[in-house]
Amino acid sequence: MLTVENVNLHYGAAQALRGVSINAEMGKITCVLGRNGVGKSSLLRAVTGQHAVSAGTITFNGQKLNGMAPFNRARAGVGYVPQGREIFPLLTVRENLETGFAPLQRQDRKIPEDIFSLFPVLQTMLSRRGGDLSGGQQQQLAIGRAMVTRPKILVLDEPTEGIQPSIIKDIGRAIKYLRDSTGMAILLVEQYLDFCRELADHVYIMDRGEIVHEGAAETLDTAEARRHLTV
Ligand SMILES: Nc1ncnc2c1ncn2[C@@H]1O[C@H](COP(=O)(O)OP(=O)(O)OP(=O)(O)O)[C@@H](O)[C@H]1O
Repeated sequence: MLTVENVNLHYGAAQALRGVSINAEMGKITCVLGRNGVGKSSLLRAVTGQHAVSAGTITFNGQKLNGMAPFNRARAGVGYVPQGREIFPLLTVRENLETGFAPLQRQDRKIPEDIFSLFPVLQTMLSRRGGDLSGGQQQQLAIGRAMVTRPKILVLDEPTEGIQPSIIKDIGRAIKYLRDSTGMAILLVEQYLDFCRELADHVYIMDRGEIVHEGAAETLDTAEARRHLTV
């Protein structure tokens, strides 16, 4: 389980996270909902080590992550699908996937076949450059690249952003498959309430750097969620 406890995060004098506490259980999909600028990406940066926290603790399966470099968090099993996907545009699809080999031992440096069962388009486009893919295909590639690292927790930053509905469905199916087939924990942040409600086991709502609501997905108070999601 990932445990985030009382985390504060600052950009200079500006505080982006205020005493944030969440859990993401193994074998479950945990979704943090919130509108633009409330601190969702900052929370994921704290988890993945892209930005240091100013207070609080983050542990994964008993191992303290605070102070660990992002590379070592990847080794500890934290897979990251960043906002905007961050595909290498001049590398091929295969090369983009192979960048996920970095935290692995030599004998584990293989591309898992289930990436291509989940996202067949990646197989047909293995020799194409990342920059030639559509936004939705790049999102699939970014998830595939994170899967290459054999994560124990997959952290996704707004996987539906700017993506057409048919591919959003494929991505939702892939995320559920990963939960069910591997038992990994999945933590995703989103603005898209319906996607979150359909997919998540547990939901948190964030507003202005704080968690303001939490509950099981099936008991989520939709009106309350919408209130926090509209400006
Ligand atoms: N590098 C940075 N330097 C200064 N302030 C930042 C930086 N990154 C984010 N912020 C500020 O921190 C707050 C939280 O931003 P964050 O990106 O975490 O929000 P978000 O909920 O992920 O929004 P979005 O959906 O737009 O990504 C915002 O007020 C933002 O302007």
